[in-house]
Amino acid sequence: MQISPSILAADFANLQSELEAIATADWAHVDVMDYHFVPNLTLGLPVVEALAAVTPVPLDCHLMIEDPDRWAASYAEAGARSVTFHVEAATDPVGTARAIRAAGARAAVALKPGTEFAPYEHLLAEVDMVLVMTVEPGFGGQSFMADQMAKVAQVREAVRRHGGEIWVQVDGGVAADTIEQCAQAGADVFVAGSAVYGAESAADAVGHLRDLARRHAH
Ligand SMILES: O=C(CO)[C@@H](O)[C@H](O)COP(=O)(O)O
Ligand SMILES: [Fe+2]
Repeated sequence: MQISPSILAADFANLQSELEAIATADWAHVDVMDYHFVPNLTLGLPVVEALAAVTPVPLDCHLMIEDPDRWAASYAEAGARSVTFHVEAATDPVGTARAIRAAGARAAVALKPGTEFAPYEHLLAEVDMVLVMTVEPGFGGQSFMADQMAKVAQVREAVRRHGGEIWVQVDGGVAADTIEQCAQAGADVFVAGSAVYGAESAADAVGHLRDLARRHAH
């Protein structure tokens, strides 16, 4: 059960100290948006490289960009330890996952809420994690979509059949009142932005979310 706080909800003027505030987390989730795949713009390679040099926890990069086939491996080279790209944007997901791994990072694929998992099940042979989005990608602070739990369970079951250590991540609206159903459905990596950085103590929020997830492990 791993917690990956999203720095999208952090103070962008103080990212180094915001990363230090979540030093007890398992990952730091970095949302990369390009104004094309999603209607928002955040940060790119130079910032990821700078964060990788100072972060106390490994970077979990979530690419919400067009043409990830071209860019994904560069995020691994920039220092991200996990790189997730959207299947909706990739034309060669197998090649892209292999390039990420060849650059030394874990590779993962993400599915938007409207995207079925079945057509992509074969990708389990190429990835270390599947991200099931529980909001429409683009912004933090949105409402959790409980209807995605069926997909989480479906991915978990496919991973069980496939074998190996493939993680199932959820991202969007994950908080103390929604994390239990995610854990019960089979998720084991939990992204939380507002629930961590909006709390009085980010470290306490990380610990609390981890406890809740552990108690409701699949
Ligand atoms: O990828 C995204 C949004 O597109 C997320 O990583 C959000 O940053 C999560 O924020 P909260 O919903 O937890 O506030
Ligand atoms: Fe994300």
